[in-house]
Amino acid sequence: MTASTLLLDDITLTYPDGEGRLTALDAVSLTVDAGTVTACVGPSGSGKSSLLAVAATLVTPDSGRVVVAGTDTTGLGPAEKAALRRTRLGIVFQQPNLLPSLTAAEQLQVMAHLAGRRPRAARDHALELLAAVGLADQAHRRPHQLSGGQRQRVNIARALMNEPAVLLVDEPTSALDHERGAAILDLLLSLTRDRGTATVLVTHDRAHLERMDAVVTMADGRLGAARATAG
Ligand SMILES: Nc1ncnc2c1ncn2[C@@H]1O[C@H](COP(=O)(O)OP(=O)(O)OP(=O)(O)O)[C@@H](O)[C@H]1O
Repeated sequence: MTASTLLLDDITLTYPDGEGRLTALDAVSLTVDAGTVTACVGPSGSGKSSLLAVAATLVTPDSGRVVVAGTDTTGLGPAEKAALRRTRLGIVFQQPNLLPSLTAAEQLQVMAHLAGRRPRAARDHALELLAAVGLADQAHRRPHQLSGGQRQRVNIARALMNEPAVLLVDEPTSALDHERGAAILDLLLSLTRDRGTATVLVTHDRAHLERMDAVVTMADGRLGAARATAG
């Protein structure tokens, strides 16, 4: 068994930059245990999105290892990584990217369909998850009939549809006011505890960080000042 559900081990990532290379992630190591939330904060351009993209196996680092739920992704090909993303990783992007013509329940059912699950079970699971994010009576609504906060809840529920081991969340509160942002963070904490995901939350927002299990700070591609907040 693995001690940590998400392990980033000595990750370096560079991008082409004129004639040289820009180091976006510089020897970054991070472990996140099941059922805990690690918040990653840092200024614009410090490497937070790069960290999430590497953890999501969407970007391959120059060096270092990404281990997701015990699977070392280093040698995996594109199809294997895509399969891992479908089954073990939940990704919540900043923009919900919901499909305009589908109801909230259908947004979730699509994920199950892509993973080859049976429609009836998928519908029940979608309704259960929508209830868990506080949208039990909004399941039939389409995105334009939902508020920004409700759309973000659908986005989170959708990421949980295939019961991921690792949940990666990018700036979930950026489009929301303080109160709604706090409610989304509460929701992410309770879902993480209930479903046992290893959750990484990238945010500019330093409010409410004291409730997270750990806080790490990115600066110029380096991860520093890790602070465990839970006993
Ligand atoms: N595809 C790319 N090609 C070249 N450089 C990139 C690319 N993506 C990001 N960068 C650079 O890498 C560095 C880290 O960017 P990244 O997007 O990870 O930062 P961030 O902390 O997420 O910023 P923000 O909070 O503004 O989203 C920045 O200097 C950025 O300009």
